[in-house]
Amino acid sequence: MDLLRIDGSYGEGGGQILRTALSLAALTGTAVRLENIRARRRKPGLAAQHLTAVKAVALLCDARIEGADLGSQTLEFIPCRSVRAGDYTLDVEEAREGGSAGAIMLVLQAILPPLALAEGASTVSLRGGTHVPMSPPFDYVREVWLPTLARMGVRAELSLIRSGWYPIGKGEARLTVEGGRWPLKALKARNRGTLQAVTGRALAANLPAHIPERMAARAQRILADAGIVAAIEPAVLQAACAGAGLFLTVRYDHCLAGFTALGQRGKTAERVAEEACGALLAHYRSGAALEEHLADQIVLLAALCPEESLFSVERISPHLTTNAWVVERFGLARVDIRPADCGTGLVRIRGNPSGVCHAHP
Ligand SMILES: Nc1ncnc2c1ncn2[C@@H]1O[C@H](COP(=O)(O)OP(=O)(O)OP(=O)(O)O)[C@@H](O)[C@H]1O
Repeated sequence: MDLLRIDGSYGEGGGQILRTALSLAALTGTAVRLENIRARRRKPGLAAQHLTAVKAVALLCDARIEGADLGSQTLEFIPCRSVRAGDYTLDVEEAREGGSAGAIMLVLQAILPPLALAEGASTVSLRGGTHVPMSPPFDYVREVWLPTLARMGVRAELSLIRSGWYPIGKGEARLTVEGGRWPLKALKARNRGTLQAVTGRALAANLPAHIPERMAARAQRILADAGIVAAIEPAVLQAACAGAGLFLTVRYDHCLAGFTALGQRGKTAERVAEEACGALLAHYRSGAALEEHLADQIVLLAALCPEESLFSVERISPHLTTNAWVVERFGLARVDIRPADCGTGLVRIRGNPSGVCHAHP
């Protein structure tokens, strides 16, 4: 059998190459062989979060898998049927004995595109880290990523049962997906329009209430000095271990943008606020529509649209160019990424989703 070979050391060389390839393999019924998985990471190969994503996507399409072990740098993934909607429970702790704060929002990103297009409704219970470094936090997925996908036709809702922070995790989120959303609509956000609102949550788990209150107060002051009114809610949550962070959402006429900073021991609440607001203001001043994270996380969905998507982005990141390369390897889209004014970029994605398959055996 011919397997599509994907080199996991390409470009960014991280876990996203794997997740995008898994989603697209399930959506198109393509058998894939991934090599050099996460070759550019300090500890290459499959970590708990990635292994959970492999097994989850395999469940959706009854895939035969080889190399699905912690640390594995090679994986063969052979879908045996079209994606099946249903009720699923996924727990990153099952991938690693002794627990893991693996990012369940990244696992969610691998399974949502196939479930959104599959016939029928699904519910997914996900357990692990919900607000952990180097990944989209729950707030970002609920406030920015899913509403952007909703504009493209995806119908999904996400709720937080319990937050999970680094290093213990043990959070839980529940996803419901409507399914049958074919064809998707293209994303048009060359210009973002005017700023409508800035909202946010300042969260602390198992920590005193003054921490989120100080994060919220400092953030509101910084944004007010820049002429931006923000409504930021402080809240204290219970979790398996302590954690804190500030999660900001900006609504423009034609797009959404999200900015995060997480707390850590020795970092003041005010520093957390300065970090998140610094990122927000850098994007605001760039004039671009999408921030860098949303851009790389939208490429896969845009590749599934029969019409052309077009958006400006604050910065052309290695995650963006690498994800573009993966969808092109599947022959699903032509992605044109061009530098534009003052370090921003313009992205054009011409989807060719004829390969998306609902009918393989
Ligand atoms: N603060 C953030 N807000 C939103 N998205 C984020 C944030 N930080 C990281 N991301 C997203 O998380 C993803 C991380 O992908 P990456 O390829 O780095 O893989 P990974 O599986 O996290 O693991 P690794 O980097 O260890 O391989 C990217 O899509 C990136 O845009």
